[in-house]
Amino acid sequence: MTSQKTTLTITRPDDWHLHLRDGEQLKDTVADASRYLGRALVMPNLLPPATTTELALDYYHKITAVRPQGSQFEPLMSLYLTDKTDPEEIRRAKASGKIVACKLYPAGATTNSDSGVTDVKNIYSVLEVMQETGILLLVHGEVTDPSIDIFDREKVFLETILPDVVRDFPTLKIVLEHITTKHAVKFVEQAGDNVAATITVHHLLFNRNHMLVGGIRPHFYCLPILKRNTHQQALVRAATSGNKKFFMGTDSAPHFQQNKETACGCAGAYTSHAAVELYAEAFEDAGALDKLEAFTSHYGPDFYGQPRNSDTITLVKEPWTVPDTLPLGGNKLVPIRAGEVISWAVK
Ligand SMILES: NC(=O)N[C@@H](CC(=O)O)C(=O)O
Ligand SMILES: [Zn+2]
Ligand SMILES: [Zn+2]
Repeated sequence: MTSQKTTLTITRPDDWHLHLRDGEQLKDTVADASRYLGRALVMPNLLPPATTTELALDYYHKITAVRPQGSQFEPLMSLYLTDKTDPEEIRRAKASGKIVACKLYPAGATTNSDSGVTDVKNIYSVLEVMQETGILLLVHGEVTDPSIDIFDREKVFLETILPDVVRDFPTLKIVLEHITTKHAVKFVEQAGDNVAATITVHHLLFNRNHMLVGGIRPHFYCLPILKRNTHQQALVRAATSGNKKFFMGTDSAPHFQQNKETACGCAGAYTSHAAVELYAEAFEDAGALDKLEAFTSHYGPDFYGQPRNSDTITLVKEPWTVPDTLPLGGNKLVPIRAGEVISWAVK
């Protein structure tokens, strides 16, 4: 009989890609995020988006105001890049001490990306200052050309857009967010040490069959869209390989139940209720539980040039059932694995 681990103590994790939204939703999303995360890199795709230091700092204070008592959860902020971002804004962002990254959304690529960048050349002067000041570039890596198949949009972005940026800004730190393909794994592996990637837990656990076979399941619909199983396997290999370029970023993205379960449902999957618990399952399935801690808790802060958290959390093998819905700003969301059992819990 093989010995099965039943407890696992790891350095406190950080989530390097998280949507907390704002308004009434914040208290619910922050409650989940602050259960055990040390830090989270908070995405700026609000309505209106957090395009300036002032807006991002205002958002920071709204988040910390609803942090549960005693929580040490620390939000790290990002700016939303547009065609009109002023390079001087980057210096203000850096000086704030709270903003560590800027987010490139190709205009129209995903949820709340309408004010995004229409041509990466439009932000070259901004990238110049980011490179100089050490602000990271986070990339939603998909093209928006309507003629490109949705399953190919990440691959084509890596072929046509990202190589120029990597070449023209050789010391800019770049995180390719929520990668979904073997092409992205290869791109990141072959790039210099200034290029890394986040991998979500839903892209490790699921492929497009989970979304489309036996009925269409809108809660699996997110962007970049789930790909075929061979890509899923490449992501699992990368996440569990011990390569420091791949680390945790859940892309947990809450949407109201009625906005997902509709004729034109929006993109985003919610995993913040069980993020590390689900990563533990994915790593255990791959026989790589020993690689979990570095992925959730070491490589992210290392890449961002931040200290690793100094305390720990403990996972226990205690199956629990995910509620069918969770509260979201007086409304409801349907989390990933709703009504199903998760085998790991965080003590
Ligand atoms: N991933 C998603 O499908 N949705 C995200 C946006 C994003 O991260 O692309 C959201 O904000 O809902
Ligand atoms: Zn995205
Ligand atoms: Zn996201």
